[in-house]
Amino acid sequence: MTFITPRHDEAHRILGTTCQRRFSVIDWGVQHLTDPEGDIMSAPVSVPGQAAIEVDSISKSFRTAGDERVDAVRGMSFTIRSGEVVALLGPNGAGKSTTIDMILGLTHPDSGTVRVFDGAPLDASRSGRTAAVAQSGGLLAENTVQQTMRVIAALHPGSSIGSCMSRAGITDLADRQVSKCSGGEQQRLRFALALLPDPDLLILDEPTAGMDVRARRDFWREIRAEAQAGRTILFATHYLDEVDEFADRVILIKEGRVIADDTADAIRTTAGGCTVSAELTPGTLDRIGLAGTRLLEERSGRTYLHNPDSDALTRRLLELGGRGIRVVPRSLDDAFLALTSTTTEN
Ligand SMILES: Nc1ncnc2c1ncn2[C@@H]1O[C@H](COP(=O)(O)OP(=O)(O)OP(=O)(O)O)[C@@H](O)[C@H]1O
Repeated sequence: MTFITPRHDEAHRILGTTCQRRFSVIDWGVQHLTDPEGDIMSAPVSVPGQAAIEVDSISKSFRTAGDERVDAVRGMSFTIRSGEVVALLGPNGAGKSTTIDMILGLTHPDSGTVRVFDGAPLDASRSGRTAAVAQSGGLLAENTVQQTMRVIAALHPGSSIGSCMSRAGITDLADRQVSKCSGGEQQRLRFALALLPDPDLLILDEPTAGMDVRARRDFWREIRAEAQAGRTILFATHYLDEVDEFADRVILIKEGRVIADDTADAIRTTAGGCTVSAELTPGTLDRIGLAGTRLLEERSGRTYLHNPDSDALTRRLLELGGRGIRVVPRSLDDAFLALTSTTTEN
C-alpha cells in the first residue's frame, strides 16, 4: 500500500502501530507501507456499477486543545459506484478531509460504517486497490523524480514506472530534483506514485492545488483517461469549474452533512433561478422579509442574493430603493454559495 499524505502522524499512528506485524513503514516523509515480503495482493478487477465506497451514517468528533468538541462529520451517508468520478465539495471545515481519512482507513468513525470494495477501508488500501494523492507533503526534496518513482515502484512488483510517469505527464521531468519541481509538477509526481499499485480507487485531495490552467487541464485529461479505464475517482476540490467539467456527480457537504448529492447540472437546477444583485443602503437586508431569500455575498458595494422566485426578489429590492439591480442566471459557483449560505431571516 502506498500512502502519500501530509497527515504523517495519523498514518504512522494507525498503520505503524496497529499493523506492525504485517507492514513496514519506510518513513521519509511519504508513508510507504507494504508487507515485509513485498507481497502486494493482486487487485480484483472492479465491476462497473458495483459499490466501491459505501458510507453509512458516519459521524466523527474531535476534541480541541481547549477540550471543546468539534463535530466534523455528522451522520453522512453516500455510495460511490465503480467507475464513477465524484467530487466532494464543501466550504473550508465542512468535513471533506475527515471523510476522506475515514475512507482511507486513516481514522475511524465514532459511529456508522465505511466499506470500500465491500471490505474494511484499510484492507482496500493494503491490497493496493485504493491509492491517495494529498495536496502537499510527502516527497523527499533531494531525490530526482525518477529516483522517487523507483523507490516506490520497488514496493509494487510488476509496476511500470514508464507508463505511470507518462500517464502523469512527467516523463520529461525524470532527472529533475524534486526540490526544483514546481508545486504542480510535484503534484503530478504524487499522481504518478499513486498509479504505481494500479489502484481501482483513486482518492485525490485538492489534486490541482498549485497548478496553472494548462497543467490543470492536462491533469484532468489524464484523470478522465484513468476513469475511462474503469478506475473510481473521488476528489475534493475548491475549483468549481473542475467539478462542473470533470465530475459525474457532486457530493456537496456543509458542517459535516451531505446537503446535495447529484450531477452538477441537477444541483444548479435545484438551487435554481437567478442571482439578483443590487446596491443597497445599510439596513435594507434586514427589511427584505421575503421567505427563502439567501445572502450569497457582499462585494464591491453590491449585495448578491438568491430567492427561488427571482421576480419577487427583484420587485422587493426595487420597493426598498435598491439601485443598479442585475438579474443573472446562476453558475455552479452561485448554486454552491446559495446552498452553503444562510437565509436573510437567520
Ligand atoms: N484532529 C483534529 N482535531 C480537532 N479538530 C479537527 C481535527 N481534524 C479536523 N478538525 C476539525 O473538523 C472540522 C472538519 O475538518 P476537515 O479538515 O475535515 O474539513 P475540510 O472540509 O477538509 O476543510 P478544508 O477545505 O479547509 O480542508 C473542522 O472544524 C476542523 O477544524
